[in-house]
Amino acid sequence: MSNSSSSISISNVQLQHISHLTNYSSQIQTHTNPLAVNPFFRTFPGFFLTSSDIVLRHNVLDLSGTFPSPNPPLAYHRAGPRNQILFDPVTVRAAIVTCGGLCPGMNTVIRELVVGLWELYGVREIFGIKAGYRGFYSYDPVRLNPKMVDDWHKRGGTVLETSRGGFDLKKIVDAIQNHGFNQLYIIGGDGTMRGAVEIFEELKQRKLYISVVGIPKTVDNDVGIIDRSFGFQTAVEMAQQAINAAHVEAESAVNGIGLVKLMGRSTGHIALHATLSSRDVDCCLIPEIDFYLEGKGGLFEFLEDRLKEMGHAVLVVAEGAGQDMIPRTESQKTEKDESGNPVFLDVGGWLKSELKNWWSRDHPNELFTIKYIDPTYMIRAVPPNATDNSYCTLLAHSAIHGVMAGYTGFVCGPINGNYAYIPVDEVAKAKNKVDTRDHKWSWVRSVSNQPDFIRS
Ligand SMILES: Nc1ncnc2c1ncn2[C@@H]1O[C@H](COP(=O)(O)OP(=O)(O)OP(=O)(O)O)[C@@H](O)[C@H]1O
Ligand SMILES: O=P(O)(O)OC[C@H]1O[C@](O)(CO)[C@@H](O)[C@@H]1O
Ligand SMILES: [Mg+2]
Repeated sequence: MSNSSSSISISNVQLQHISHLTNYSSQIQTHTNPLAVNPFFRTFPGFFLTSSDIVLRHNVLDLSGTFPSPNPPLAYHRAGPRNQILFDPVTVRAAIVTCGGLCPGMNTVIRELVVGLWELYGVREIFGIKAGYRGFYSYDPVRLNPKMVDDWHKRGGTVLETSRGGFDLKKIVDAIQNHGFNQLYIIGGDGTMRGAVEIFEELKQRKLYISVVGIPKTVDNDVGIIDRSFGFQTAVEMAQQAINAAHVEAESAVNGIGLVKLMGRSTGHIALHATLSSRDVDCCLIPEIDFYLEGKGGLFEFLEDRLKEMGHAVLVVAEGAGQDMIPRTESQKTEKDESGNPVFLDVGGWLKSELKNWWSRDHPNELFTIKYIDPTYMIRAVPPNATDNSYCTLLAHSAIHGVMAGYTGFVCGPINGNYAYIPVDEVAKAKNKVDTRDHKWSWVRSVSNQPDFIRS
């Protein structure tokens, strides 16, 4: 919706370009969006968005000019239905694939893609690709319809199944071409988005009239630019249950320590948010912060003080934290999963044994209990909570509207609460790490009283 009275115009923002199928094809015939005549939609003025509807990347500014912000400000196209669409719904053959690890809400996204394509646009040829990227060339696509997916939003995991590895660009794109797919909905994390970039580039090379959208999924919340990934809130909520149990065990013992390991390969968002909301955590260890055990300012000294003061302590550790401190064999040093991600050793198990050794060395005659809880897969294998469920629906609808309008090579996601279309290569490169210099980290420090782990 354009607003002639606004003082900001397209010339004073840096609008991130989204590719459109008309850039690569001579096909330019458009169709009126069926939503315009759908009795369930009262298409008020401004209902349909245009290319001048934008979302600003940063909405916090320091008018004194001391806060670095891009000039002109970065902006993205706003997600939503367009009045004219490029795909005639009867010609659409859509494929949906889920890749990488599980995340609460994957089934909801699939469900809403199927129901949205079917009900909003009248698409009838919708297919699920089994078991991740390899499924394009290894299995027959599964035909999907609203009846089939009706209760999928209540189920954890992905009914389509997922996998790591198996990314063979030529085989994948050949299969896409052979199956006659012209819309690809790719649900996955950072690795999946890097794969989507390659698929998008290859489709352009081959001048194929196929639109690709990435729907960012990652329980670790490590995908950048977007506000947060779907399923993250659900995972944090589940993590609370483990922390509560660790707290109960710890406070019911003499010198009790409750230790919880949470997911977070290279980012500590789950551990951080679970710590912030729990109030029971004394120390939160994340990959973004180096820590040490012995000596002044170390973890042992901190825990010793906490046990003296409170009688118990709760530790939360993200799986990727402290990995360089854990002794490992030569083969463990280079071990990778099928997607090329490093395989981590169990930081929780290692920490538990280090803590036990420390206590029996320094306090041989005093009682001590450590209870280690590893809820790893429990926090991501559950169905999404209400907020994540609605979020998944909006993501699916945003993706469909963009694809039907002819956009391609993009990702949809919320930026400061508004849904936007972001170039997929930008998302594939952007890593969302915990910023240990910002206010949120100071908040953790104030909630937990943990040390800085800076050696004096
Ligand atoms: N650089 C890349 N180029 C092409 N494909 C990739 C690349 N990195 C990963 N992939 C493929 O993307 C898929 C998913 O990758 P990965 O297993 O790393 O999970 P992810 O998408 O990062 O999700 P998560 O980390 O949340 O589980 C795999 O099939 C993998 O082969
Ligand atoms: O055992 P899997 O399925 O490879 O998944 C484990 C990884 O997946 C994630 O959940 C998401 O990347 C990480 O937190 C974790 O390291
Ligand atoms: Mg990943």
